[in-house]
Amino acid sequence: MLLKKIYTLVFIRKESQILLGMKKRGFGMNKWNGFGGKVEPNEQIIDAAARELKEECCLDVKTSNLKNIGHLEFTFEGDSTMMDVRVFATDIFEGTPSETEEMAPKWFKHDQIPYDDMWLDDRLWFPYMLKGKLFYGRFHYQGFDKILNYHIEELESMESFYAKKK
Ligand SMILES: COc1nc(N)nc2c1ncn2[C@H]1C[C@H](O)[C@@H](COP(=O)(O)OP(=O)(O)OP(=O)(O)O)O1
Repeated sequence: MLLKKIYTLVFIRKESQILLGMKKRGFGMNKWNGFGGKVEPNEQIIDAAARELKEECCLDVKTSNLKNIGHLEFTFEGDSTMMDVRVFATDIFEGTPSETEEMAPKWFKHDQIPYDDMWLDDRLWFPYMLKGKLFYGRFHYQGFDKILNYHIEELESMESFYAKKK
């Protein structure tokens, strides 16, 4: 029986660039990623997405401008927790990305994504995101550097995906 923990992951886009952050501590340290983290008890997922973005790179977004673009599930061999990650994107934000204790942000062109310094799964599902497609992916890791198996698919709509999941 898997214990599910819900996380957020937010990507800020500007023309043909995407904002990534170098994680400075904790889970995923020394990897580039979007901005996000755990959803707190009694917190709406969308509120957690905006909160983590602000905490990690000082940008403000209205939750109404965050679009749910994907759903990712990560499991790790020998660990009974499943990370259930809700992925959001927006190109409407306020502020200037700034380094915090957790993340150092940097803009990347779409053809210069630093996959070698990211989670292995990213190179499998980023192409969906960069093409503006909705996606679902699940990945089963052995340790942090090997994917034992995975499934990824394009979705028609997030609403119908979550309706079927219930
Ligand atoms: C395993 O593959 C992953 N790939 C990608 N791209 N992103 C992942 C993967 N596994 C987790 N993530 C994301 C999900 C979250 O956005 C973060 C992890 O959140 P974190 O553990 O940093 O959560 P916080 O609440 O910020 O943690 P603190 O307790 O340290 O504040 O990575």
